Amino acid sequence: MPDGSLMNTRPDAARAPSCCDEEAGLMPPAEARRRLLADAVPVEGLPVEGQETLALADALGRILAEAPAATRDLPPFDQSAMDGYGLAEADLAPAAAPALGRTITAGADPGPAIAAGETVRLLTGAALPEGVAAVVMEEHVALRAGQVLPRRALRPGDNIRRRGEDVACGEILVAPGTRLDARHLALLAAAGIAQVAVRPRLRVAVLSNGNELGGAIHDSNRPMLLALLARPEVACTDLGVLPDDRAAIAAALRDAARDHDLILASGGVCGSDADHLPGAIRDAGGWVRTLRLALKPGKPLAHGRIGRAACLCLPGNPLAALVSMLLLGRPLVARLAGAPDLPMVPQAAVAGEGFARKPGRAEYAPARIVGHDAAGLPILVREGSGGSARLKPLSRADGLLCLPASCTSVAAGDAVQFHPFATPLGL
Ligand SMILES: Nc1nc2c(c(=O)[nH]1)N[C@H]1C(S)=C(S)[C@@H](COP(=O)(O)OP(=O)(O)OC[C@H]3O[C@@H](n4cnc5c(N)ncnc54)[C@H](O)[C@@H]3O)O[C@H]1N2
Ligand code: MOO
Repeated sequence: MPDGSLMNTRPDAARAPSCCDEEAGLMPPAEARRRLLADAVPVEGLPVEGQETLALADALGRILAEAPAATRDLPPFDQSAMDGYGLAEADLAPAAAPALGRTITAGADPGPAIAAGETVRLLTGAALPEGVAAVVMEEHVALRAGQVLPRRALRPGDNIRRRGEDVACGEILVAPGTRLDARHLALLAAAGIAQVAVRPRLRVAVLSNGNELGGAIHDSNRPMLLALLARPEVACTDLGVLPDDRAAIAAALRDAARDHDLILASGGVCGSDADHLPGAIRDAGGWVRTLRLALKPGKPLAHGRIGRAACLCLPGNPLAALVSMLLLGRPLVARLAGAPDLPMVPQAAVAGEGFARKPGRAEYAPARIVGHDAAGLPILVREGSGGSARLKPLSRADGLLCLPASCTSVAAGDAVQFHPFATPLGL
């Protein structure tokens, strides 16, 4: 969330009007997030039901349920870290000229021990025979008449990977609750772990609400939300579009609550005559809390529960649905799935344009990178005019410019905060 730490509130901020009446009493997004997560059944407290055992190849992105322990040391034996020559301790002195013996490749039996005055050629990863105290890299020796003449002094252990120096047998390899990515799969594979126990997928039912959808207005929120939820630890059910009919919505919610952990809706939360979702949650036997957030876009929001299923109702305007999903929906999904939260940590950026704004709500605006300043920070301009019903600016943006609620104006060159859509490493 923007906290203003990087944002230059303009010097005239003190003279600017404070939040207008319409904005009074709005809840800061961080507080809404805290409440949402507090109401989510703490994952730690849940029995690990329906835990699955998967082959490593199928476990990418899943949340580890049980801690696998190493059944062997890694590396499993002392080995050479370089292509070079293995020297006995007595031959580490500068004038040594041991006789060259056999070659040991990676995967080969190391054979008998070497004695003082003997050396073996070792390829990277080759197991060391007894007696090798250090390995000299091949580019650091001269070869003469069957002898190896190291050109630099060596210390015992140089260029040797010791058995167990990476992982000791019995050590926990990956903590439960970890989202398994490429790094963890590599470690588990190296340790000879072929299967892992993972948490069950979080079952999420996604629906849209509004009589206009499917007529002149196409539903854009559902494909967007389903795409945001297309993650290995989540299994989505698409409930389609529900009409503005409270009884029909309540019936669908009651049904969905039986076999889902989360019901995610958009539209129909604002509180007008045609906004039926909160009432339908109550009719379905659940409880619901409607919130008005100090967030632009994303002011209306409702959350609650029907039986064991959490309910989150996002605003209907598509940009508002996206911002609310990123700020509040994703942490909730992570909490319910037993996954680590993916904190939204903003990057430092520079405003490429000046503008005034009404304070009172933290703002997330689609923005494009138009260059970089001397320090390498991205220079941003807003894309589009800020309407939360508009999707084209969003599709052309590089990320979201975020402004704290207190900000009244921005000048070109001001420090600002930015959430890029593309993450650099993407593990
Ligand atoms: N008198 C007030 N009116 C509105 C307020 C307000 O405070 N007072 N808030 C505005 C804000 S901010 C938002 S956001 C919207 C949210 O309203 P709802 O969540 O109840 O959403 P709807 O009224 O159903 O729809 C709003 C808008 O979004 C379109 N929409 C809805 N669902 C979809 C979808 N799945 N795909 C594409 N577009 C969708 C819908 O057609 C409306 O145009 O309320 C403002 N009004
Ligand atoms: O905040 Mo509404 O959520 O601006 O579109």
